[in-house]
This record gives sequence, C-alpha cells and structure tokens, in this order.
Amino acid sequence: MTNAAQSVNHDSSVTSSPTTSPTLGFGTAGTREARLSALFEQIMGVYSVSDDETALADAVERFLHGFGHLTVRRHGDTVVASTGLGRERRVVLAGHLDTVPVIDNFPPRWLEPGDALIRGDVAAAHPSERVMWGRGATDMKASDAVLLYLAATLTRPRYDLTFVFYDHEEVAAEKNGLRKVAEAHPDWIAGDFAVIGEPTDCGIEGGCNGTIRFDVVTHGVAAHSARAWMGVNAIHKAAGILNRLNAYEPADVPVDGLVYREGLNATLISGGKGTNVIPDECRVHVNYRFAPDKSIAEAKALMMGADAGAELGNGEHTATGGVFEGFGIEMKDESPSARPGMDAPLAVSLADLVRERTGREPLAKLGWTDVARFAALGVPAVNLGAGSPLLAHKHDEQIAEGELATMASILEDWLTA
Ligand SMILES: N[C@@H](CCC[C@H](NC(=O)CCC(=O)O)C(=O)O)C(=O)O
Repeated sequence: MTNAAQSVNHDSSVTSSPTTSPTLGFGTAGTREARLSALFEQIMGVYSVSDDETALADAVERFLHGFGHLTVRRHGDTVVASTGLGRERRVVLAGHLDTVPVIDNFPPRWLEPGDALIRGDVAAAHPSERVMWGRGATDMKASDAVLLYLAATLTRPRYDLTFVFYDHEEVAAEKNGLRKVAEAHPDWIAGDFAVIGEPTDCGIEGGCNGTIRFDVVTHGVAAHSARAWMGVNAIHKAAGILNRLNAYEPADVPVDGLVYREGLNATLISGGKGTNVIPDECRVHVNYRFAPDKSIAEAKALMMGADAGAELGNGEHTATGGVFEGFGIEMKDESPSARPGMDAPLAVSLADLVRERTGREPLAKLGWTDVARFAALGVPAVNLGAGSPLLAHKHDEQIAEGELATMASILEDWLTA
C-alpha cells in the first residue's frame, strides 16, 4: 500500500461535498478479518439512506486515493477506482452505497453471541460470531466493505479490476448513479464481466427479476362525512384494488435453469384530506416483480393491458386490461429483468469456486439489481455478496462477522489464482 500521488479525475457534475465526512481506514487492524470488520463498522456508522450518500461517497473516495495502484474517478456520488495493469480482461466489481429508509435500526451496533437481537437463523448458522445489526448490514454495506478491502489490497490481480461504489440504487431508476456513469462515462465501467455485491449469502444469484411500480388510483367526491350520500368514497373503492392484489398468486418461473419467484404487492397507500371529509382520491402504490422471461412491455400488459402504460410518465390513464382493468394507473418506475447468463466463462469459473467453498449452487436473484444494466450493456454479470437476501430491507437486518471473510476469500482467490 502506498500514499503515492493518484491519478484523480473529477468531472464537472460532482455534487457539493459536506463539510465533514468520516475517515475510513484499517487503523491498527492487522489481520484480514480485523481490517474487514474495521471498514465495515466505519461504513455502517455513516447514514446513507438514498439522497444522503455524499458523506459516505466522500469517505470512500478519500480512502481509495490512498492506494497508488488505483486510478480514482468520481461522477456525482459515484466513485470508480480502476487498476491499469494491461491485463487481457477486466472485471468490474460494484456495490451501491445507499440504503433503504431506517426503521429504528440506525445507528448500528455489534451484538455479542447470545444477544437477544440475534435472529435464530443467524445464530444457528454462526453460533460463536459477533453479529452486526442495523440498516444496510446485508444490503449492502458488508459487501461494500469487502470490495473496498479488495480494492486496497489486490495490487497484482489476474484481471484488471474496476471497483464502482454508487449512489441511488434503491430508488427510481432515473436517479441510479451507475446509470448516470454508464451514460456520461461508459469507458469508466467497461469490462468483460461484472460482479454485483448484492446479498447472496456468499453464493451466486444469477440474473434478476424486473420491477415496475405504479399507482392504482380511485376517484370519489368530497363531502361532509356526516352527509356521506353527498359524496363518493374513494377509499372504499380501493377495496377492489386490494381484492385483486389478495387474489394474485405468485408464480415460480424457470428461466435457463434458475427459478424466479414473481410478486405483486401494495407497498404504499394514501388518501383522504381530513378526518371528517369523504375522501376524493385514493392511491395504492403497487410493485410487480416479473421473471426474466418477460419484457417490461409484457409485464405492463399483464397489469394494465397491452396499450395502457406503454409510456413511463406521470399522466393517469385507465387500464384497458390486465389485473387492474378499469382502474386509473400512473406509472412511477420501471427496470428490466435479466436472464441468468450462467454460461459465460467467468460466471462458470466463479460458480465452480463458490460451489467448492460453500457447497452452494446458483440461485435466482429475486430483487432487481444492476446485473440488468450490465446485461443490457452486453457485459455478463452475476450477483455475489455477503449477507442473507432474506434479511434485506428488514427492521432486524443483520449479518455474522465471518461472512465478510468468506466473501473476501472467494473473490481474492478467484481474482488472483
Ligand atoms: N428502480 C428500482 C430499484 C430497486 C432496487 C432494489 N434492489 C434490491 O433491493 C436488491 C436486493 C436483493 O434482492 O438482493 C429492489 O429490488 O427493490 C425501484 O425503485 O424499484
């Protein structure tokens, strides 16, 4: 490691930096395990809910500047660090810095074995380990810590490496920092293969479900609730939306050997102007997760008919078919699915190593990840990260400390063997 002067490239769209941001570093930690835990604890301590990633991006950028084998660039709150060793192939390793909103789970803390907050499944799999509890533990600050550690320490990898730490993954596609870099500086993230550190329990999850989000809207007429016959209750009309959601049965869809579970859920609901006013509007925000056998257009057709919702926009239109036929629809966000792509040579070699180390066979990624972005760019990609995907976004998000070393050693060996 060196503190030599770096090749640094800031482009004109860099966001303003906060006056203070924490310092990331190994401190006095000597072993790989201690270094990983130190970085992880520091990253966990920085609040970085989407829209608030600047302090963490600043800290990540400063940390990466400390290593002479890396060229560090920044676009907005996305930091890209690359080796330039002239290798034949380049692997991109990416992790997002943002988290979903806090639910009484920030600040984070280490839990000692036996602590009541440790989940039974985590304790059973890692009985004698400390556990990090708090927002972002699995999605995906543990993997960020591993990727930062690898960026700092892999000075002679067998492939050239590009590490991407990006903002705004958990929110609307238009805000995604990786999308912005792909558009503004496609050369920064060019590569032959990509690994996304989304949580997979250190296994491989191939491809990803697509996702569309939209409001299903009912309209009514406002009136005094003591004279309700003078109005029409939009919230009561929403019962029809909820009934259709309750009747939906999630499908398991096999695609190229992996099974993708679909999902259709309301995630937000709003309506009403006052406690004694008949509501004139109700909105149910619906999220449809669709398997990689479907395009966005096909997913929309299943929800709202073939000709409705064809364009992403905020204008309301009436669903002409599909699950929500007859209801008002306002599209909010859409992101495509990605097929598994497990036959790419680098996917095969990584899957073989994961199988050897963990006994895990590849599974399907049910959340949406930037594997889809790399797939669209023609770069084969897989998900591999520390922590259980089942705990992502939960109030009791947590990860056993040893998972960081497991992920680090798999990638270290794959990238240096
Ligand atoms: N534009 C989309 C972005 C949603 C991204 C998010 N991804 C994850 O949580 C990955 C975690 C995993 O499954 O491993 C998601 O799937 O919701 C949107 O705003 O909906």
